[in-house]
Amino acid sequence: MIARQIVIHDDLQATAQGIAARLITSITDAIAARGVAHVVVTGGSLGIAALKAVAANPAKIAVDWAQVHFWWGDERFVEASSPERNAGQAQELFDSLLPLGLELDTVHVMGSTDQYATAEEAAAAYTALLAEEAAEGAASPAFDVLMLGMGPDSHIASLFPNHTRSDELGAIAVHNSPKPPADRVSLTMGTINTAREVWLLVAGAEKAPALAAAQHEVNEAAVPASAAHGTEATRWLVDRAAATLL
Ligand SMILES: O=C1O[C@H](COP(=O)(O)O)[C@@H](O)[C@H](O)[C@H]1O
Repeated sequence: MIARQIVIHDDLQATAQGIAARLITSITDAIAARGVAHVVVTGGSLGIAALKAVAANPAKIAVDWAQVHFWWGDERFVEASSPERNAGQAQELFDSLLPLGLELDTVHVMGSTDQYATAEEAAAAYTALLAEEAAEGAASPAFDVLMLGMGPDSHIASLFPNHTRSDELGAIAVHNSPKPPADRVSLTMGTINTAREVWLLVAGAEKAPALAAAQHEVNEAAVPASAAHGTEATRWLVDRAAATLL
């Protein structure tokens, strides 16, 4: 049975702090159990605030960061130096963990326009990287925690309502994204749903209707967030403003 939980915090900052504390504990537990932790991080307002909260949390010294792999749920297919890049916005966290053992070759960033001519090529390269780090017969590593921000339209990663879908495992190219920039790379829903725990991070009153719709019924096409789940647990980590319609 998959545990399903909704945790409501006071505001975005409190939610970010709660996620950071939970993430540090989950990574510590994963390393104790399996010797390694695979974590998928997300961009977005709360996703980046949560990563900054990890960087600022003194308990981060309790983690053996040399055993941690970071992956991305999605990325904007633009220049590596663009402020639009999720990876660039999270650099503060990775920099703060380097003195604590994190190795840059276990921070698996999705490709940019500096490296690949098309988003398809960048997606194919990420799919291959996921397979390289996977156990035999699997398409991706066993993610311990996979975090997803959610947009007011209920999109997660770069999977938008009634937009690009794929039944394949791995990463796909997304074009004509309703939210700029237009070209992106995203994990597929099938890959997202292989994670042990999926955490959906939601803050802000403008997201209240989408949060309520995602709890109502599973409808992957119209409400992508409703279809994301972990194999062991699905946690909605939200603030009070987003929770007003629950
Ligand atoms: O474009 C994206 O948007 C979502 C949500 O962003 P938010 O600012 O509304 O929280 C994010 O999770 C995703 O990674 C990003 O590429």
